[in-house]
Formats: sequence, C-alpha cells, structure tokens
Amino acid sequence: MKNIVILGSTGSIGRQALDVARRYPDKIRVIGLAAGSNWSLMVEQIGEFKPRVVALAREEAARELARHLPPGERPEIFCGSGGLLALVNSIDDGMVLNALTGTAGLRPTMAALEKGLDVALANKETLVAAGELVMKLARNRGARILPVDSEHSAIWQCLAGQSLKKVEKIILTASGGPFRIGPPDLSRVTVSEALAHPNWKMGKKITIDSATLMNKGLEVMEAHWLFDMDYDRIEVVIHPQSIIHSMVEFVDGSVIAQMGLPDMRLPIQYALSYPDRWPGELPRVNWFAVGELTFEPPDTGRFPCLTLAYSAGRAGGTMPAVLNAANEVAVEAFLSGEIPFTGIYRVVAGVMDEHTVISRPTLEEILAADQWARRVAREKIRR
Ligand SMILES: NC(=O)C1=CN([C@@H]2O[C@H](COP(=O)(O)OP(=O)(O)OC[C@H]3O[C@@H](n4cnc5c(N)ncnc54)[C@H](OP(=O)(O)O)[C@@H]3O)[C@@H](O)[C@H]2O)C=CC1
Ligand SMILES: CC(=O)[C@@H](O)[C@H](O)COP(=O)(O)O
Ligand SMILES: [Mn+2]
Repeated sequence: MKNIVILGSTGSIGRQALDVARRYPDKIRVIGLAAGSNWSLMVEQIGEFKPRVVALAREEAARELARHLPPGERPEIFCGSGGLLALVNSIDDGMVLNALTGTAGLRPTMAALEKGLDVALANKETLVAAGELVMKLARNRGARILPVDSEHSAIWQCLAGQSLKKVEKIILTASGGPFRIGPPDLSRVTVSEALAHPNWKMGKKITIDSATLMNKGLEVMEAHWLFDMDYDRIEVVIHPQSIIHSMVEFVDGSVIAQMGLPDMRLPIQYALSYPDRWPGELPRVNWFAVGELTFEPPDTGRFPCLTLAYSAGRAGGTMPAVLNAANEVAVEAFLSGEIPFTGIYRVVAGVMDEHTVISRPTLEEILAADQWARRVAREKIRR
C-alpha cells in the first residue's frame, strides 16, 4: 500500500490522480489533499478518500471547508499561504504528488524532498525555476523525483534499463496546439479558441502554454534537469496525433518511443506504481482508428516562445525563473482580455531583455527574481 499526498487535488491532474486512486483501493491510500480555494470539491474528496490532513491556501475557503464537513469527517485542516508547507511537513510516511500550477509548486516540492519524501512531479515550473537546486536537494536527501508530465514519463520509460551515457538525444513531441494549421496572424485569436486544445483536456494555464508552444519550452528545461541533458541534445518535433509521447535516440541510431492514448491517468499511474506496472482498464490504442503518425518541425516564426525558452535555459541562472514568472503573468493577462495572444511573447521577451542573470542562484535569489519579473511584466501589461 502506498500513502499519497496530492497537492492540487481539485485541478485537472489532481482529479485524474484521484481517479487512479479510486481504481486501486488496495494499492493507494490517499492521506493528504491540498488545493487553493475550491472547498466544495474538497468536501466531496474528503468524503470519498478520508485523508488524515488537508490544506486550502485561501483562509476563507478553509473556513467554509471546516463549516461544511460532516461531524464524523475531521481531517486536520491547514490553511493560508503557509498551509501547504505545514501539511507537507506533517507527513512522514508517503509520497507527494505535486499537481499545483506555477511557481506555487516550488516550495512544497522542496519541503517534501527536504524530508526525504519521493515526489511525483507534474508541476514542471518547479524544475524550470529552480532545477539545479531541486535536483541537488533530491540527490542529497536520497529522494526520488518521478516524472508525471507525459513527455518526461515517456522518456523515463524509454530509458528503463539504459544508460544515460548511451543517449544521443531526447526527442520531445508536441501536439502543435490549436493554432498549428492557422490562422497565419495570431494577434486576433480569442481566449476560447486558444483554450480548445486538440488532444488534451487540461487546466487553463498549461492549455494556453500549449497554444503558444511555451509549454514545450518549459518541458525542454524540465527534460534538461530530469535527464541531465544539454540543450543541444533536446529536440522538439510536432506530432499532431499525441500518440507518441516522446522518444529517445541512442548512440547507435536506435530510437525508442513510448506510445499510448492522450490520457494523463497513465503517466500518473506509472509514477505511483513505479517500479511496478498495475494491470488496468484504461482505454487502449486502436491503431486502425489512429491511422497515421505524422511529424513536422516547429514553426518558431509563429511560435517564438519556444526559442525564448531555449535561450532562457541556455542563459541559465535566474533567467528560466524570470521567463516562467513573466509567462504566468502574461497568460493571466491574456485570459482576462488585457493583452492579445501575441502579447504573451512580447511581455515575456521584454522582461527577459531587462533581466541581469544571477548565476548559481540561491532559492531566495530565485524567488526574488520571480517577484521582480512579475512586477515588470505587470508594468508592461499596464502600459
Ligand atoms: N493538466 C494536465 O493534463 C497536465 C498538467 N501538467 C502540469 O501539472 C500542473 C497542474 O496542472 P493542471 O492540473 O492542469 O492545473 P489546474 O489549474 O487544473 O489545477 C491546479 C491545482 O492547483 C491548485 N492551486 C493553484 N494555485 C495554488 C496555490 N497558490 N496554493 C494552493 N493550491 C493551488 C488549484 O486549486 P483550486 O482548484 O482550489 O484553485 C488546483 O487544485 C501544472 O504545472 C501543469 O503544467 C503537466 C502535464 C499535463
Ligand atoms: C499532457 C501533457 O503532458 C501536456 O504537457 C501536453 O503535452 C500538452 O500538449 P502540447 O504537446 O500541445 O504542449
Ligand atoms: Mn507535457
């Protein structure tokens, strides 16, 4: 039996993780749940999974949660900005699935690793902002980071039993998002068009990142840290069917790909079952329905965020944290109608231009760079 704490349990990954837990009651015990403000869904989740501890970041929401729990269901409730950390710090005997969005995931990941807990990581922003510190902490504490992001789960599975020394390159696949074919001018696309991902149903932030290809850029940095791979050896290939989730090319030219339907429950489950594989009923690929698998180079003219992410990764130090923070602010501004879709790139590029990189930054320097980037991004959006 594995004890699991799910950070972000009310979100897309969190809810799918609970579906995995629901399917394997004899293998997974949910001992902790955390989210931002969605207390009503949390009430239902507590009723079904009976965790020992829960946290909600918004104090008002935590009060509502406490008011609406039936008398027999009283997990310990943490709340406020420090609530998630307090929850993680209260755990001694479990694995943490981090399915939070954005930089909010960084400190809880570090708190879990600090305690020597394994982390199943969906929150890619953790590695983008502070990959070097996080990987070092995991090594020092003997804790594992188990990839949940579909591409990184794929690479991890392709590498099973192989030495990283024998890898020539990693090939990250990308769907191309909703604007792969058109329109040529992206400045007028609407929020609902940008949220219409062709293959995956995900939270809003990552869906917009998929549409700009920033998601793939963040994933390039995530792969750099998870698999200790130079940026020159991480290639992005557009694969519109999202059946191949990524590939590894070895020094002898052989390529191993991991395939499956676009269903996040599979990579989530693999991270939870590892090193085992649990037999199950998730839908299977029908090869005749898939028909063909196609590949294209990314169009970095229309999707310049991908190039921006490579350059932030290569610059290193605080630059990836700055890109990530500016992108979070810009995506919010696009979603609320303040800037056009193409404004996301302009804001992020503008903030990066003004940043002086600090190399080998401490956590405090990374968090300060994050705050600086958010402020400068907001100023640019106001203007
Ligand atoms: N969705 C997907 O298929 C995939 C997602 N990922 C990555 O997984 C992560 C989660 O994505 P996704 O599930 O789509 O996101 P969602 O927006 O659907 O869910 C985010 C979750 O985090 C909680 N949350 C957000 N901010 C805070 C905060 N400050 N404090 C506490 N809780 C917070 C939300 O709570 P509340 O509901 O109360 O607001 C919610 O439970 C992201 O890093 C994303 O890039 C990676 C691969 C695929
Ligand atoms: C499911 C998942 O891992 C997402 O990160 C997905 O890859 C997004 O699709 P894109 O390939 O369009 O970015
Ligand atoms: Mn992904």
